[in-house]
Amino acid sequence: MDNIRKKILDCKRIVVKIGTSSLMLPDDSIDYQTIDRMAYVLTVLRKQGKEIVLVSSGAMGVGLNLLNLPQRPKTIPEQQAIASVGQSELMNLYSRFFSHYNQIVGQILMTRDIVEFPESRKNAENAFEQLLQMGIIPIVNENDAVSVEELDHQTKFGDNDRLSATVAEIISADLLIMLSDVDGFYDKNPMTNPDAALFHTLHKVTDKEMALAGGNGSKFGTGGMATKLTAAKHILSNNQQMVLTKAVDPTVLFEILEGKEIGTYFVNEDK
Ligand SMILES: Nc1ncnc2c1ncn2[C@@H]1O[C@H](COP(=O)(O)OP(=O)(O)O)[C@@H](O)[C@H]1O
Ligand SMILES: N[C@@H](CCC(=O)OP(=O)(O)O)C(=O)O
Repeated sequence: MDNIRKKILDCKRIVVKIGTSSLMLPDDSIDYQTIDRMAYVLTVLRKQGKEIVLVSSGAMGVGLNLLNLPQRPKTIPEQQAIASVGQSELMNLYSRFFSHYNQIVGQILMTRDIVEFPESRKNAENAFEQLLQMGIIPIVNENDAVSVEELDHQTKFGDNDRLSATVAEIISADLLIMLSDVDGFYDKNPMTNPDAALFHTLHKVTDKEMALAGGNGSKFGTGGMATKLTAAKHILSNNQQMVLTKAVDPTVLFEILEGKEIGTYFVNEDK
């Protein structure tokens, strides 16, 4: 095992984030196999005594699929409606797949108000704590049906990379695992540069790293690499840790938690 990853072995409270690109197939249909494997792996981890929170994107992608729409519509109300349809179907899928493994899940939909108002934040914290105490896996997304950019009041997180770092902060998670369609952070976009080199460990995220991050590779996602790095920066500033890797086979979570050198590990340098 990589010595630097020893700290991962003790992680108990873990936030896992999965992006749209990992939940949808190239033909824009839903990737049921990934959802099923995620349900299996997260249930096993929970039964091993870990406390698991899943931050899942996909409301928009699943909604577009269900409504047979080829692309995201332009108006905000239309997007709200699609997310509303997609979110309930997404939760329906998770509930069904997790139930095959006898695992109960709960839904938490967040807006930025939850972090901006201390009382709301405390209420969210209580909900997470109670669910985890009851052995339930909370599944989190942004409340896309109501959180919209407004003029003088921001209710929107905008992307789930940032949301997952916020959730990790609120619940004082030991580790954030971000699952994407790329197996880590490279010195250039590996989808367009076959000679790109993977960073195995990063102790800081500065403008230099941010400049190496390109936009998103998927059709319905919003993040791209830049939002993952911003989330990593947030995690490091709270002295937390994060691993970024590929979702293609969710059993990778077992290997990450065994301390294997997978993906990019963001961790503060031991002083
Ligand atoms: N330096 C980089 N290293 C790795 N991936 C990068 C980099 N720059 C841009 N990317 C792109 O970021 C994409 C991941 O972002 P995104 O598609 O939004 O994922 P998700 O849906 O999981 O949030 C990759 O598919 C890749 O094309
Ligand atoms: N809340 C949105 C996800 C937004 C988002 O950040 O997507 P992604 O870049 O795929 O993680 C949805 O569920 O469609």
